[in-house]
Amino acid sequence: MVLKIMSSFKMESSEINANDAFKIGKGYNEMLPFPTAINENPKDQTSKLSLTEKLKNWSIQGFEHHNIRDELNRIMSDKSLFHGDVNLGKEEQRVQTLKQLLAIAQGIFDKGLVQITDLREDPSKILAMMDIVSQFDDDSLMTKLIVNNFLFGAAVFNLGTERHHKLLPEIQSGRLLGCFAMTELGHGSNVRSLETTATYDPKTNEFIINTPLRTSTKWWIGNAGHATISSVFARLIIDGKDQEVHCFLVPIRKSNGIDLLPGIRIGDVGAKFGLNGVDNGWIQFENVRIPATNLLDRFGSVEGGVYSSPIKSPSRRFANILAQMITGRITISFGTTRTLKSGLIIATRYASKRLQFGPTSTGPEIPILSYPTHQLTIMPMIASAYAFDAIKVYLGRRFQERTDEAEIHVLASGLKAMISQYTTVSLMELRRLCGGHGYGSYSRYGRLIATVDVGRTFEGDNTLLLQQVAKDLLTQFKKEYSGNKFTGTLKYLGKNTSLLISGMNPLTTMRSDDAHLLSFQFLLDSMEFRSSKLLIQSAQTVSKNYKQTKDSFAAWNQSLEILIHLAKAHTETVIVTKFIESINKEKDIEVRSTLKKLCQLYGLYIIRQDFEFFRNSNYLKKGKAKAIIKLVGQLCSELSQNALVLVKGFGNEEHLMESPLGMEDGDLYENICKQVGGNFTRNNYLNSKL
Ligand SMILES: Cc1cc2nc3c(=O)[nH]c(=O)nc-3n(C[C@H](O)[C@H](O)[C@H](O)COP(=O)(O)OP(=O)(O)OC[C@H]3O[C@@H](n4cnc5c(N)ncnc54)[C@H](O)[C@@H]3O)c2cc1C
Repeated sequence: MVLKIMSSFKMESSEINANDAFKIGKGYNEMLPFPTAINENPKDQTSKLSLTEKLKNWSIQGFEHHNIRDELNRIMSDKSLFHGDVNLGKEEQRVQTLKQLLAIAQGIFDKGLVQITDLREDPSKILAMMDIVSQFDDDSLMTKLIVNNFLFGAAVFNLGTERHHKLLPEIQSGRLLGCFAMTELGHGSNVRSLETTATYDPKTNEFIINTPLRTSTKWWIGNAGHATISSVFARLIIDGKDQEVHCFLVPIRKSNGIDLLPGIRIGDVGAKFGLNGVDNGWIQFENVRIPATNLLDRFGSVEGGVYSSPIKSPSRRFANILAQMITGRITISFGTTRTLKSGLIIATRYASKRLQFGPTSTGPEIPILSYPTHQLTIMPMIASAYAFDAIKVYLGRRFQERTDEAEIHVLASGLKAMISQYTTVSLMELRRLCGGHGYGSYSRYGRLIATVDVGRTFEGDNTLLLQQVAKDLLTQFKKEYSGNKFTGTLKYLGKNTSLLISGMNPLTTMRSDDAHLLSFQFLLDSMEFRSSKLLIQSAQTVSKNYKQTKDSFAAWNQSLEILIHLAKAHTETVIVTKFIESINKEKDIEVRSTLKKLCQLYGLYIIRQDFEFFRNSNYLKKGKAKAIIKLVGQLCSELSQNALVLVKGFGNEEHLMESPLGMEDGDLYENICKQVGGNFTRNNYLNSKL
């Protein structure tokens, strides 16, 4: 095993030679409890490389667009502009990110490779583009691109009508930089309670935009330092009546991009944990007049001084407005999976090169990847990254087809919440697996963690997104309950009703043989049972709390714990289901057998993480739980033998890795020293002492 890990890496002559490695490998192999490889017929390194190619192709099905990827790689290989210099100050970073955005605007959008209109025409092009951009060391670029093109640009495209669409070529080319001003100092998640006002003036056919209170100040607004125009979410007031929140185009700077327009105040919200290349700011409006045509009027318009909307219910209208902004959420799931992969590549390559301790105090040491504690941490994460790929491919396809907006909404919300949370926690662990080297800025973990952490908050706070998933499931449950015929997302409930009533067969709860536990059927049954039970329990809990409180808001809040559990369980059920479907469809035997093991590990690991539920529900007897723990360990050990191949199969672009711990050449210590280099700069204190 050690040989396999090490032979994929270039040897360092100063430490150990290939013969020594072989000796270590042989010696350690004898200690390994489960020395089997993924491939039934282990082949040489060349065939493994082709496996990585095949895995890479599998993970981007439906959004390949090699022309877009190649062009982006060409643009981003200019290291004078696209480099992750950790020593740049905030202002320099912001200028650099702007230049990077403009390079992509000109190289990709101006050439017509991707368009904002692809949001509807061909979203797979946008996903392919983001799949490369999200691998760049500094996610400020990805965030700024999303803000300009897929929040501001998407607002113009999705909330506006034809007269607004003529701005799209200017926006995507970077000639018209815009920001997306939704959040306020006093309100983030509760967008329906925003306070900024847009009051209609019938005399001039204009709206007057105002920030009535300090708490109404637009806050966190990305691109606020560079934008000349903003899509502002404000309450539409007409004839003294509040028609609730709509979106307006409000110019904020003169065309020179520097001077503010009258009535506009803008400031910097300052340095952040990460993403310091993004110019997040605050904006206030004082009697700023805009033509009535600047209302993005797809869902509500003012003609001849009269307000009208194709959607009568204000809450449904508002939900429709927000639903249009789903692209950001989807790209976060895609981008965050890439971040998880970057973290995994670094930790795995590092762990295969880092030697600590050995069987004897004087003899050779072994790679830290050989330790079961390491394997138990890394391998379920690698399996998760592949599971996320499977569901991403499915989500991408559904987003492309757009046949069931409700399903896309639930899936995109659940996945964004689950993947960003999982990745944030995982990266902390991966950093720890790299020891002190992980803590150095040069490891890249600091930047990865800071980036992914905010993904839990923006584009919808995770707890609120999971509540939306739970709410949708309960609504569907209520609708289909009377007919006892569950369809679509809730099909699994139909299969489980008798089980939930009569309870589990005691023989099944005890069955602990490998064939049973490793079968896809067991994994699916477990996931579906858990979701079904939690759905019914959630409905009962909300109903019981309502009976007690007679207040639906209070009843919902008192049920939050189980509702969040339900949303997570449901999302994991969909992930496992789609992962299995994808594997069953896979024709290549090598890919299928590799993914099968990863899926077994992913499924069993989820069950292991939620033992409390499964044991309390009498789904698993003690012996079965113990057998699962043992199998998880075995799978981790087996899969770790091919860990380097598996992370190479992620298909991350090597030229965007930017961490000396995770470079493919394996010159670990030389790369670290090269990157750190230099001497201490003498500071004033030292100078004064000398
Ligand atoms: C770096 C960065 C960039 C951003 N860029 C932009 C931008 O360009 N444009 C823009 O408009 N906005 C932007 N935002 C704002 C972002 O969208 C909001 O921060 C986000 O929507 C969350 O809102 P909040 O910060 O007000 O959190 P809150 O809504 O105040 O949430 C705080 C906490 O309370 C919890 N909570 C709130 N309500 C409930 C509830 N009902 N049930 C249970 N728990 C609850 C949340 O889970 C969370 O843990 C950005 C934010 C950041 C950090």
